Amino acid sequence: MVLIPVISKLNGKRVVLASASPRRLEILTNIGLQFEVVPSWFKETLDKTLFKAPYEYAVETAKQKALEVAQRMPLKHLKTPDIVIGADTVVTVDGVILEKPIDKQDAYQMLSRLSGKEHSVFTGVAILLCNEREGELTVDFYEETKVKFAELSEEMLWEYINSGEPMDKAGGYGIQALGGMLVEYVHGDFLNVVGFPLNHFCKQLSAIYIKPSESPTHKIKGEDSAVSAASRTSEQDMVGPSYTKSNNEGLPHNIVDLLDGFKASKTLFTACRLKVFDVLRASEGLRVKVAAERIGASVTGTERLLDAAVSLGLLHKLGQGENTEHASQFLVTDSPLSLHGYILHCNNVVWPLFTHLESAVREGTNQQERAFGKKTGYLFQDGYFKKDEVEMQFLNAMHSTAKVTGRAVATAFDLSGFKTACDVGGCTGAMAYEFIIAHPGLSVIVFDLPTVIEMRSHFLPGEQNDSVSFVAGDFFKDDLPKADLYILARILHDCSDEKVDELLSKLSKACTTGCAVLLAETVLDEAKTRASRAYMQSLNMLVQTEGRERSSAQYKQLLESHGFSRMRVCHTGNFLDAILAYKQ
Ligand SMILES: O=c1[nH]cc([C@@H]2O[C@H](COP(=O)(O)OP(=O)(O)OP(=O)(O)O)[C@@H](O)[C@H]2O)c(=O)[nH]1
Repeated sequence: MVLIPVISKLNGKRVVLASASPRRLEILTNIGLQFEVVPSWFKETLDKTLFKAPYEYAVETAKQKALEVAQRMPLKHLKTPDIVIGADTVVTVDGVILEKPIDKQDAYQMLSRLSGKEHSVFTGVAILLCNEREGELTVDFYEETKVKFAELSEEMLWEYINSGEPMDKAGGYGIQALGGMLVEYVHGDFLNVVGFPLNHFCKQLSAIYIKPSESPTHKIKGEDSAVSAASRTSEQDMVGPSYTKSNNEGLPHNIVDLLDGFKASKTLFTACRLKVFDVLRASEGLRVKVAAERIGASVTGTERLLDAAVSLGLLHKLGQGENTEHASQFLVTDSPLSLHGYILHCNNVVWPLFTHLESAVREGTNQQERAFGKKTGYLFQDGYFKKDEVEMQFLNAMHSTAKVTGRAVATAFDLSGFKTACDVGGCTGAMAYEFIIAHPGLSVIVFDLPTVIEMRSHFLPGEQNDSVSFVAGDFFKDDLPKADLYILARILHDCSDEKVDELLSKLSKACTTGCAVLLAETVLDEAKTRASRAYMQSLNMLVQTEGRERSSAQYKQLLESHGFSRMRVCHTGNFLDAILAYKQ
C-alpha cells in the first residue's frame, strides 16, 4: 500500500483538510488518514482569464483555499496546522470552465453542454507544509480525467436536475451517484472526478516523506524523482507536481529559478521597452529579421530575446501566431489592462534601486541617492515627482496597476452603507472608476496633487462619469474632502512610521463614528505560507521609500491606535489585498 508508510510519517502532525466537500472527507477518512476539517472561507472568484489553462485555475484556487485556512487557524482557532490540504474540482468542455451550478437553470445549461460529449475534469490539489523543519515545502499538482456523457434527453436532464444532486457538484453532476447513469466512459482516475485524486496525492506524500531508498518504485507522471524535478525542463505538457524542495541531491530547481529570476525579469522588461509585443501583434507570423528591423535591434539579439520570451510563456513558438493570451492582455502598450507602464517603471526605477539592495539592507534606508543622485524626503512631494517623463512614467505605472487590481479591491467588501468615498492619493482615478462600477450608489472624490490632477485626461480621456470627481490638494498639508469612506491604495506603505501616524490621525479626525478607511496594500502573513511576492514587495519599499509593508496584526494595531476598529482583511488573490476598518 503506497500510503501505509506515509501514515506513520504523519503521526503526531496536525493535518487539516481545508474543504467542506463531504466526498473529500469520505475519501480521506476511508484510507485511515487522521485529520481535522476546517472549511476554507476563500471566495472562488479568481479571474479565470488570468490563467492560461483550466488546471492552473483549479490549482491556484486549491492553494488559496489552503492558504486561507493556514492563515486563519493561528488567529481564530489558536492552533497552527502542520499540513493543510486544499482542493478544487472543475469541469471543462469546449474551453469553458464549469464549477458548481448557481441554480437549476444553470445546471440545465451545464448538463446540456456536456450531453453526448467528452469533457475533462481537473482537480487541483495544494499541500501546505506549514512547519517543515528542513526548509519550506509547498506542493501543488493537478490530475485530469476524461469523462464522456451519453446523449441526454430533456426529460432525463430535468429528472436529474430535480433530484437536487447537481447543485453542489462541479459541472452539475455526481459521477458516484445518480450522475453515474449519464456516463458512457471514464478515462483516468475516477476519484479525481469525485473530487480528490487519491492515488496522485499518495504519490506526492511518498515523494515528500519517504526517501527514494524507502519507497516502492513508483513514477509520478512527468518525472522519476526529486532530482529529475530539479533538472527537468519546463515542458508545457508536464503533468507532474510543481513544488519547491530543498534536498541534498542535485541542485533544487527553486535555487535554479532564483538564480535565473533576474534574467527572466530583464527579458520581460527589455521586450516591453522594445515594444516587441506591439510589433508581433501588428503582424502575426513575423520573421525574426523583419521583427528586428521593426524594433530597431540586431537580428541575433532579437532572435535570442524572442526565444527567451517563448521559453517564459510570453510568446507562442514563432510562426504559430506570436503573442500569448497574457501578452495580448497585459504587455501590449494600449490594451485596457496593459501593465506596460508599470513594467517600464520596474525597469527604469525599481531595477536601479534593487542594484543597491545590499546597501539598503546594511543602512536600513532607501537608495534613491545612490541610484539617481538625489536625496529624497517623502517621495512624491519633491524633485522625484516633477512634470517630466519621470512623472508621466510613474503615473503610467500607477494607472496600469490600479486597472489590474482595482476590481479585486473594489469588490472585496460590501460597501452599500457608504455614499461618498475619497480616494486619497487616487492618482489617475482608475481605482475610483472600479469602485463606482462595483458600487453604483457610491460617488468617489479623487484627491491628489495638482500636477497629477492636471494630467488625468491622458489616462481616462473617454471615461467621464458624474460619480467620479477630482480635487487637487496635498493630503498631508490640506484639508481632506468630506467623505464617509476613505480609500488609501498603496499610500501607507510609502510613508515613514511618523508620516503614517500623521495621516491616520488626520483621517481619524475627519471621520465620524461609522465612517471607515479602506486600505489596499500587499499584506504580509505571519505564517509565511503565502506566496513570497509580499516579502519581495517589502524589500521594494526598503530600497524605494521610507515605508514598509505590514502584516494583518500590524495593521490592526496601527488602525486601533487611531480609533479604527472591526478590521477585516480580504486576500484578493491579486497584487493587492484589502483592509476595511471602522471609526469607533
Ligand atoms: O462527479 C462528481 N464531481 C464533483 C463532485 C463534487 O463537486 C464539488 C466541487 O466543488 P469544489 O471543488 O469547489 O469543492 P466544494 O464542494 O465547494 O468544497 P470546498 O470547501 O473544497 O470548496 C466537490 O465537493 C466534489 O466532491 C462530486 O461529488 N462528484
